[in-house]
Amino acid sequence: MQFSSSARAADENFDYLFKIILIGDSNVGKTCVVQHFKSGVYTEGQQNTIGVDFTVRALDIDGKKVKMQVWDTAGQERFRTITQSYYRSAHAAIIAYDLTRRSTFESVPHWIHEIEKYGAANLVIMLIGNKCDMWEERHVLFEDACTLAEKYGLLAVVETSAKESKNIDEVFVLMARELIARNSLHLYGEGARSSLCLDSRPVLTAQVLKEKTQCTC
Ligand SMILES: Nc1nc2c(ncn2[C@@H]2O[C@H](COP(=O)(O)OP(=O)(O)OP(=O)(O)O)[C@@H](O)[C@H]2O)c(=O)[nH]1
Ligand SMILES: [Mg+2]
Repeated sequence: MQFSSSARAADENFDYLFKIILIGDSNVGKTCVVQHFKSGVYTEGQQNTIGVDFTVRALDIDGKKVKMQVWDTAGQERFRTITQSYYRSAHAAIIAYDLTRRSTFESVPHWIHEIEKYGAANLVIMLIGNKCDMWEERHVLFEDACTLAEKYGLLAVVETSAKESKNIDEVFVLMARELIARNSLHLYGEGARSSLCLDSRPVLTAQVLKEKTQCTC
């Protein structure tokens, strides 16, 4: 698959427009992650999303202006038919789980199947394990998430915290870089690549990101 004309933006205000759908079980922190990405704030006791919310933020990636349009979907079952209708026109999907709740990680294969069913072929998929500030209550090992990402050919695993501002921008920058690379090189359809794994340790994150940059050059 190659990008539709919307990815190569005709609008002179930006070079690329990417549509990202954010999915995952209810209460894993999807809305908090998006709010942090948009405005750097974290609100305790966030309301559950009803249907789909829409957020846009422009990123500067190597001098290119990239508009990231993020669809924050409701995790609750009763909104499933609404959210499914947004998969088709997305360029990429981010699946979020709560690393303190094992059941939300066990749902990840279900979310991947939803993407396969309703999304375009070869959608870029990234996995995020949110709430890494609650490391004492961790119920999902980072290594298990990496194994799952490799199994399904996902782009990356990133552990995040909307509460403590960990790795939020990194998630979207990484995704933007990957989408630009695939768009430029028409890499869709070349098969699964090995997954990139970012946990919540800042030093490792920096090293891995550097490696990733070298890999895509
Ligand atoms: N400790 C901690 N709590 C978080 C974090 N992110 C979100 N939360 C809390 O988790 C709860 C759920 O967050 P939401 O962002 O509403 O979750 P959601 O995935 O959007 O839920 P739905 O809209 O129902 O799908 C809220 O009480 C947040 O305050 C985080 O990084 N750390
Ligand atoms: Mg929400």
